[in-house]
Amino acid sequence: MVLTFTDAAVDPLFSDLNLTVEPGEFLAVLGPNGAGKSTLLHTVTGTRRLTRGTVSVNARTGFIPQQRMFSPDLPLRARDLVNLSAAHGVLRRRRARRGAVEELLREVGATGIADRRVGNLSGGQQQLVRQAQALANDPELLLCDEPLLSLDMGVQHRTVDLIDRRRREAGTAVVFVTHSINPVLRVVDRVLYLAPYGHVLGNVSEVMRSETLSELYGTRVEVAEVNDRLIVI
Ligand SMILES: Nc1ncnc2c1ncn2[C@@H]1O[C@H](COP(=O)(O)OP(=O)(O)OP(=O)(O)O)[C@@H](O)[C@H]1O
Repeated sequence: MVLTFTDAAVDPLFSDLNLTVEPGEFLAVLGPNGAGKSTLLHTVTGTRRLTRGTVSVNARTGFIPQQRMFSPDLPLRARDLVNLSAAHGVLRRRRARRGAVEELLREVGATGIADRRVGNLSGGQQQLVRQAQALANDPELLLCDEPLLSLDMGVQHRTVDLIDRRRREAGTAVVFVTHSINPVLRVVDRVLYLAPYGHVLGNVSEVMRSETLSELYGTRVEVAEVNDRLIVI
């Protein structure tokens, strides 16, 4: 296993969370605004504490944070930031492998913006730089906090393909916070749904059901399937 939560709780957001993520697994985390999806990821990175229980991480971890713009004054190009991540920060004499930065930027489709200052890039372009940074240390566990925000449909599709390929080829486990299941429906193994009246964990057909979500929201919720897409009403 790469990640295990045991009887984990962050009051008042979630409690009694028991979850093991295996190498190569794709777990989607869904739920309404403020349910605690980002908080869950932050307990893995160590920036938030659990109120109870334990979280155990046994993997090199990459993190694509929720959309946060770089300062327009940051005097760094896209390639500089990715280079710092590939060299594990600013430790003396650490250098990224030759060609590694180019490879990473090419992998995420950001070759054309390598020499631009990050603060001047568009929101979507900055998001691609974040992707390249997260992949730079060859993660065994990839935490993604709404990584599709600001990306157009084509780039969303390519991003999901990229992450899916990595977990298939390199066995990278993926915990993917998203507001909509649809962009990842074709790749997801399990869903963790966090909601006001508890959480549920299972495969898509177990979790994305009217009865299950109605219980979690404490009110009638309908899940409808339209043209292979799931719509929660
Ligand atoms: N460091 C913190 N300390 C205390 N409370 C926090 C902290 N960070 C976030 N919160 C609160 O915890 C709750 C859950 O926030 P979180 O960002 O985890 O939700 P989310 O499910 O990711 O929501 P969204 O879909 O809107 O991004 C919110 O009410 C938020 O204000």
